[in-house]
Amino acid sequence: MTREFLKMHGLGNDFVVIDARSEPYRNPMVLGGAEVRAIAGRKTGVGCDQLIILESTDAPGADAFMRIHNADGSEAGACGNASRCVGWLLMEESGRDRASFQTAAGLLHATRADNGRITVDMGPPRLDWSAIPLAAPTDTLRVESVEHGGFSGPVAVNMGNPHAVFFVDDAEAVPLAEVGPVFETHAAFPERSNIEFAQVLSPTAIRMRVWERGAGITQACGTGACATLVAAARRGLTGRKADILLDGGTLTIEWTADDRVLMTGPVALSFSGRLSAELVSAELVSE
Ligand SMILES: N[C@H](CCC[C@H](N)C(=O)O)C(=O)O
Repeated sequence: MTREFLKMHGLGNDFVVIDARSEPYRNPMVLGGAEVRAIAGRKTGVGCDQLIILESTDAPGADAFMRIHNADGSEAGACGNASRCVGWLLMEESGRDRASFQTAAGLLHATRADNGRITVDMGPPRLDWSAIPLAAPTDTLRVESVEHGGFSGPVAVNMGNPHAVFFVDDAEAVPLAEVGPVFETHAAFPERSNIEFAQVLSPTAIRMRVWERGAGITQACGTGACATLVAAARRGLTGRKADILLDGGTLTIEWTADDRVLMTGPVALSFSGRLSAELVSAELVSE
């Protein structure tokens, strides 16, 4: 059985999107994530940071359920860049200027912004240690127990998924490929964590690089940009609205007075295609 997909990205954070609303897609976790890893493979698969599966839902007000799998096969509760892509797809489909969809982290609302950009209300940040989650009661404004390679004391924020934001003087100088995996799997994070290194450029601009849980270095991370703004505002380093300058481009993040985090940025549809039966056959995915 073959399967259609769309290849999309948000600032180079790229996705394979499968619309399973009318034809359910076998749950990738049936194969322990091996099917996801096959699809995400940059050599023998389509290649992506995350696989996104749109499922039908009876959740009130939701046009779909968005399921998120990282390239390593793990499932995630939120994906900001993919949320903009899904919001755009649903709005293109309906002809409306807004769309709502359910995720593991709750109901998200997307609207059209200027210059073809999309805004998604990513909901409130979760700031308590148990909501990140962390392994022990800790002040999430500075998690002292997390240190390696001269970096320590990140701010922990959950945006539907866990983030640890380190503030540094020079983001370009961070040996991300070396320290990223160490922090992703640090014992302080029982569900692992996405890792951000942020350099505050001004009260309204932050340069940020990211090591994503389950995907490694990506060109951009929407929830990571949200977490970075919240962390900077909590530390008093910026206001509650700033541009986050990522490798792939800029996202505008606002933490509103009523505790919602709004993320605005571009979306892109690269191509469509069909997954071959071989790509997800037992032989290829068995490991
Ligand atoms: N790696 C993340 C999921 C994708 C997040 C990112 N692509 C975004 O745009 O928010 C996690 O395991 O929580």
